[in-house]
Amino acid sequence: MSLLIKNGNIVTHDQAYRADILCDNGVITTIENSILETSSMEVIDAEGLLVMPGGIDPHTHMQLPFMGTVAIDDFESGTKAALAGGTTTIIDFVIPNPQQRILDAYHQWREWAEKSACDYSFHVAITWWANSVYQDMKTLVEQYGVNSFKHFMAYKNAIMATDEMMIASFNRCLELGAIPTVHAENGELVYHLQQSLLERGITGPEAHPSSRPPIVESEAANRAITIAAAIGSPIYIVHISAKQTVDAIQYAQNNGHRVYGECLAVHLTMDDSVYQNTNWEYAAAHVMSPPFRPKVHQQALWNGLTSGTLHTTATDHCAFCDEQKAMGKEDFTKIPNGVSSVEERLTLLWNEGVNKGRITANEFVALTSTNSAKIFNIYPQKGAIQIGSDADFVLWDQNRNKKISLKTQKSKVDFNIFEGMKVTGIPVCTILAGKVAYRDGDVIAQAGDGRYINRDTFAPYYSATKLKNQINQAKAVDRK
Ligand SMILES: NC(=O)NCCC(=O)O
Ligand SMILES: [Zn+2]
Ligand SMILES: [Zn+2]
Repeated sequence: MSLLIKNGNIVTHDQAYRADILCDNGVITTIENSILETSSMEVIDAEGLLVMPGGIDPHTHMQLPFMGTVAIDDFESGTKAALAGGTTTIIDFVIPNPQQRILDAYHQWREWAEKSACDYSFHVAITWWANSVYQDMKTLVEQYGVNSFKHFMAYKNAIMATDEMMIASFNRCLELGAIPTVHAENGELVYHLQQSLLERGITGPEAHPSSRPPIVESEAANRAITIAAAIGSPIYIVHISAKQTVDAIQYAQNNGHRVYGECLAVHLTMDDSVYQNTNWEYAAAHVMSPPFRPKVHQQALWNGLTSGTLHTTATDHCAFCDEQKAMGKEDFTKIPNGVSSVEERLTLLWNEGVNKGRITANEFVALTSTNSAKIFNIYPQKGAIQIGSDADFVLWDQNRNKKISLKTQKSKVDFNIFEGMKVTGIPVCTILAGKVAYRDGDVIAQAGDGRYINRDTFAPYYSATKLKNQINQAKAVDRK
């Protein structure tokens, strides 16, 4: 059956206009002032609503085995929560154990993700280096639609990538037309600071931010940018939380380097006072890396988004229950790192961004959807409202209020870090591939409704990268 969205105000990253949209077989087939409805069409009246491209969350961890446990939201509950929040595509992470074939890990994650209710794709983490990794990266790119590889510069003695590994992997990314991404924190320093805090008897969650101060992040970001710049590769830095990192990225961009930056809805809206709470469970529920920062960093992140230094917003959704967090009761370094927000990202961005005059509605679309689609090369299939684009939409009521609560959330986690927060501007209906997936509090999409999204290599920015590298290539002096 076709789907007709009537009377909506379409908002994309660069336009706002009133029109009807007809969708057939999961894609947009017609956009016109007025489309006549027929009996073969399901009709949605979007009068008074904004019709925007479905959100793309470029950073989630559903069902992640991590720090001795497994994230509580699996690909079904996590993607249903995403749809309830207006997100129609997630890019999750395959994180192989060191020494595990990265191709084997990829197949494992694909199997887990079959029950996704929204569309999904994968970044693959490089957690070790060997000839098989070099070979498998090519297979992943050529046969499985992967065009981004992740490097964790933190998590020493687990999945940390060394400089040597990053140099090898960034080079391989450049050959393959994929984009390297990094979790930027100096893992050696984090480890050192953690041990010294424990030695001083500071074992609670309040020690977490002290073990990961802003300079630990900005040093690593600088180092990753330097490696990428020396190799001539673009780079994407995930979950930037500190002003110093925004400054480092801006400096690199001003010096001609192609650096993309992501920040999280939680870092934009929450500060580090949560770690001082005397209730251990409350403070531990907020342990994630990088940690929440003093308010001055939040403003720097917003400034980074409005100035164009930062490009995307994500969640890093990685949900752990009280019982799981309690694994670190005696030692904060054992508290599983991660918080949940896949359902709240869009409404937080609207409430704190559009409603406070920090960003426009068009910028909201760019930051929640289009820019990710462009960087990870799925634009205009995703992130756009154009003929031929996937019929993924969020229908937005900018005047409707909601109180965020554990009671109404779709995530399985037993704590909501935004409990009681009042927001204005919420998704009332989410459409995935031309079908209503969420409406007025109910997720209609089923496990398995989401499709795997292949992502081609050599995103458009790569043509400039290749040409620049060719022009700047070192040449031998002929001394014959
Ligand atoms: N962010 C976090 O604390 N947990 C998930 C893993 C990661 O992204 O570092
Ligand atoms: Zn991370
Ligand atoms: Zn993450």
